[in-house]
Amino acid sequence: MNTQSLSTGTAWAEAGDLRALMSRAAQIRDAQWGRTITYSRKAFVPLTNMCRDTCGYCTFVKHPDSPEANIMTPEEVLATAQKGEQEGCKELLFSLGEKPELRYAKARAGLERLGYSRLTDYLRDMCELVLEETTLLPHVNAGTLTDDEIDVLRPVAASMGMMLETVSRRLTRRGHPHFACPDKVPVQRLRTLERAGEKQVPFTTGLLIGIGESYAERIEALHAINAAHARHGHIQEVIIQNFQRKPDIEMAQHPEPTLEDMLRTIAAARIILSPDISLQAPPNLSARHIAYLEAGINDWGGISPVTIDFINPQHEWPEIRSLDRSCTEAGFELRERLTVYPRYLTTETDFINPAVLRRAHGMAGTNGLAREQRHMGETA
Ligand SMILES: O=c1nc2n(C[C@H](O)[C@H](O)[C@H](O)CO)c3cc(O)ccc3cc-2c(=O)[nH]1
Ligand SMILES: C[C@H]1O[C@@H](n2cnc3c(N)ncnc32)[C@H](O)[C@@H]1O
Ligand code: MET
Ligand code: SF4
Repeated sequence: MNTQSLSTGTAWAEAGDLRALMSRAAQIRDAQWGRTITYSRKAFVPLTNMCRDTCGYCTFVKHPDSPEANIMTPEEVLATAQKGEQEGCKELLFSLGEKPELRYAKARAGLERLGYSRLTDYLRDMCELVLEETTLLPHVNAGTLTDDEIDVLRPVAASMGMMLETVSRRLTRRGHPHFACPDKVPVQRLRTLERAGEKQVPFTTGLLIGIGESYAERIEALHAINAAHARHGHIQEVIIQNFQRKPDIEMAQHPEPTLEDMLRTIAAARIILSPDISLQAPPNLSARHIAYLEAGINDWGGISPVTIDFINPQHEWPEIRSLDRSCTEAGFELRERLTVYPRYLTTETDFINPAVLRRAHGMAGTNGLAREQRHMGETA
């Protein structure tokens, strides 16, 4: 079977020989990305855990009446950013709940105390604060965004992201994880993906695996991402993330996806997606993550020496040194990257604003990233 026929049907990916699929995917990865596996040294800022959505898999979200509901103050944001800076981080990841002010009076009151009526405006100013007071590059993961919200954030964010999660409308029905989650309606997610492309924002997206979607729906989602990238060229990376079961979520009884499920989906993603899209899977959500390398990933995403994974807090980051060792043992070289990928770091496209570009180039020049960033720029 050639690549063309591999990427059109779905039966091959669901039932075909897993080893053959993985080896085809690894070949594509090797040709485009070589044997270098990247990660971004980041600090994580959960700006607020209040959210108008209530995804069945999420432990991050807290109801405004909960004592744990929170909006971080500028001082707290800065303290985390400075700690990250001291530990050599180059990315500041903002990950947060979506539009809580549209649903909860307490969220509105909390924002008002900080001097804002809209969370996105506060997020914008916190990105600016990080740019002004530290050397870090902000990456914004704030879910669905309107045209206006992208315009507001674009000048202060090096890159942005939003997991597509799934294209399954079935999962928005009662009894399913996206029931009554306005920001998880697939058409809204797809619109954000499209808008980010129209506005030329280097963008991260991905699939959440094992929340009740079918294999065919995963393939459909990968094709949708790839089609948006074909129109706009903005998808810098796709994350294949495995659902984690926790006792305190609606999906406490839902099975986690198996390793084989992950390997099959990662390999299918590598075969379907344009080779220049980086393929990422997290190292902290499976003890057997090294196996992902054989299925075609080239990136581990953000790893933090200073903050926990607030979305999956029970899963510790691997030590960068021990991840380095296991990559080497598997025949790969671990390298640090910036939040924004090399091919967007040029004035020849409209992808990045000059202030962020200067800072990114400064980083590449001062910390030994320059050679591989340039090298990756050539091959990407
Ligand atoms: O620590 C995490 N980082 C997450 N990240 C961060 C990501 O690993 C890096 O920030 C990007 O690779 C940019 O360097 C996300 C970023 C997005 O744009 C969209 C979704 C995610 C999801 C996670 C996540 O669950 N945990
Ligand atoms: C930031 C991203 O974190 C992912 N996310 C949210 N909850 C979980 C979970 N229980 N397991 C794995 N990933 C999760 C979603 O895909 C979201 O978009
Ligand atoms: N709320 C956003 C989303 O689901 C980002 C963080 S999820 C914990 O996409
Ligand atoms: S996954 Fe994101 S959108 Fe869903 S409830 Fe959690 S914070 Fe809100």
